[in-house]
Amino acid sequence: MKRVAILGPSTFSEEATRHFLGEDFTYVSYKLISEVFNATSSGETDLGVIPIENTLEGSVHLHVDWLVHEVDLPIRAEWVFPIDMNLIGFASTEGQMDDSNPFGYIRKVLSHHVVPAQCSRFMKQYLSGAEFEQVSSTAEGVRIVSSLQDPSVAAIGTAIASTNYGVPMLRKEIQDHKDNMTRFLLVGKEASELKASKDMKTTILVTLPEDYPGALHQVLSAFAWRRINLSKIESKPTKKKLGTYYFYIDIAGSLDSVLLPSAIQEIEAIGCQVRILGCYPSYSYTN
Ligand SMILES: O=C(O)C(=O)C[C@]1(C(=O)O)C=C[C@@H](O)C=C1
Repeated sequence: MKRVAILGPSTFSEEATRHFLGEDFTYVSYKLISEVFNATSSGETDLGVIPIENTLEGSVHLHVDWLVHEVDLPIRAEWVFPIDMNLIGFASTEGQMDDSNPFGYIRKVLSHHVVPAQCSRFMKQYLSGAEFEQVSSTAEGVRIVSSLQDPSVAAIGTAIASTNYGVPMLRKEIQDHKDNMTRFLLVGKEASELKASKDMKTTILVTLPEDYPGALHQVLSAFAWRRINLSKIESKPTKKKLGTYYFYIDIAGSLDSVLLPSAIQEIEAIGCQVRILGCYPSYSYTN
């Protein structure tokens, strides 16, 4: 069975991956996302799962940076998964006595760094007196809360972490939007057999030539006149020289099509450097 590195256990990454890949894989949990990348890169695992973007928070920049700068791991698939955030901790009699805020006794909240942006309304209303402390995953926060057994420290994470670590769920579904979704990437050196998808995507990185006014316009028009749809374009610092950027571009379409390779050739011809991060099937969420 193929080995798949995930941030885990009891994380959203694990929930999302089990839902998507099923039980025909061996899941190997790592505490840090850097360990997920390194395990996949060194061959300790065949594949790795990376949360890359969230409806409310946008790109997870740290993970994009790893994908672009630290490893050479092609993207093999992407899928989206609904994310229901839950407040997990121990109840306190102090909370039962406070009508204005049942969670006013919580002084510290532990979770992954992307979480406050996904639960900002709830946190503003009920947890404004609590300090937020970033930990390596949502499940790690729940694990720490379980070991402390202190009602003043709570976590935000998955329902499965609440069950597995024996810490009660204080409030379900505290995310700002009920349609909160995270996009996950499957990365790995070797292609894998996956279920078929009618949607293919290609992700490229484009570095513009220096001193070429209008280069970005030319890049966009190479796609536009071929009616190739770009689903995302983000500029990121190259990290080599201040003020220099590359563009991270998600394209709806496959490199096997006639038009996309010619669009890429056209932008290379004006002096752009193009790196292909992957051409892969894209899956929307199905129950
Ligand atoms: O900490 C977790 O539970 C994760 O799987 C990581 C992660 C992320 O990095 O975006 C995954 C999905 C949610 O958006 C929140 C956190």
